[in-house]
Amino acid sequence: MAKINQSLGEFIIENQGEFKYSSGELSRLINSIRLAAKVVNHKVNKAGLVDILGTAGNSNVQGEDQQKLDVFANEVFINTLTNREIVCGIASEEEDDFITIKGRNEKNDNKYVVLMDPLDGSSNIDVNVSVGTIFSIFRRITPSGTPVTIDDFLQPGVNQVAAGYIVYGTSTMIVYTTGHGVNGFTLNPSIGTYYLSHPNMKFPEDGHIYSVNEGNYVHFPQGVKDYIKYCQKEEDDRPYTSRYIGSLVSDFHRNMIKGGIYIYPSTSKDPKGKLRLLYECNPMAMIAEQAGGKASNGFQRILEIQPTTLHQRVPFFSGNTNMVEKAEEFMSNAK
Ligand SMILES: O=P(O)(O)OC[C@H]1O[C@](O)(COP(=O)(O)O)[C@@H](O)[C@@H]1O
Ligand SMILES: [Mg+2]
Ligand SMILES: [Mg+2]
Repeated sequence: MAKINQSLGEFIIENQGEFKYSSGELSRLINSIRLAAKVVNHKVNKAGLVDILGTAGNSNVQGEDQQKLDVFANEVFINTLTNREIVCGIASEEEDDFITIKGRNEKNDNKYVVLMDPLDGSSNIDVNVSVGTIFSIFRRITPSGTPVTIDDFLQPGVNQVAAGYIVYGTSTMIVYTTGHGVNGFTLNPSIGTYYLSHPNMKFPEDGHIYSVNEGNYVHFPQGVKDYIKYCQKEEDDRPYTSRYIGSLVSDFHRNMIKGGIYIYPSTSKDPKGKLRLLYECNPMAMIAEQAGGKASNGFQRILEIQPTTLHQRVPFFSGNTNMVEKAEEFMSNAK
């Protein structure tokens, strides 16, 4: 764990946990994400003081108004990943198509692709509520030395070599997995280092929080309506507590610490759901499973869904295994 080096008065952070299992290149890639997160964190913390609030005046491929912080975070992560010479391609919520990175020697021989939601929880930016960043990392599947193709990005979530999120909250944390458990690091902004504050994160045995935007209740599928009524019924360990922050990263992170289920179902407004499979649901699903939880679309394991398009949306149920399975039961019974 951390050791205090009296002469430097600094924490010497031993990168335990994640680096034991990841290759040098993957470690360097994750380090570049940690660096970019520090830059975004610096801006998020000043959002009210510098001109970073409000909309950027254009919309993204999703048809959503891009917030200035969406655009800023997108640029920081793309520039950092490009300059670090480790990725051969990047896909982002804020980019219509994927970006090909040739590499310094123009040989297209970098090994990894990154898919990301550079700023998650955009509706919370202007109201000073926590937001996040989500990332997903795959090894390319097309031949090295050739430009990446869409196939490198449309891989099922089970192929991810790493996945994680940053939550810019009361503290800034980066939480990620390389397939051998989940580790959480808290940023010490005064010296710019990350401290392994949450080693080997696991969902608690049980959860008593359900997190869903109940304002959409009338538009929910019957199975979700039935599950919400189940959560609210006075019986056994219920009623559960309802908590909804409105940023996936924050709602998911709270559930990992306290136990709970997060649901963004299909609605009549968003028949496929709102969350994107490739750079929101897949990475969060890998973390959920690595932390002993579960993630599905209400019927099928998220990580086994074969993607068809870069920005496709899926319904998303994730959290404590027993809670997700109970919700799936209501979904199946309502079919
Ligand atoms: O406001 P709604 O419809 O409840 O949606 C909230 C969800 O939308 C999101 O903000 C979508 O993510 P982006 O902000 O990255 O577009 C999630 O973070 C959040 O869980
Ligand atoms: Mg998002
Ligand atoms: Mg976003």
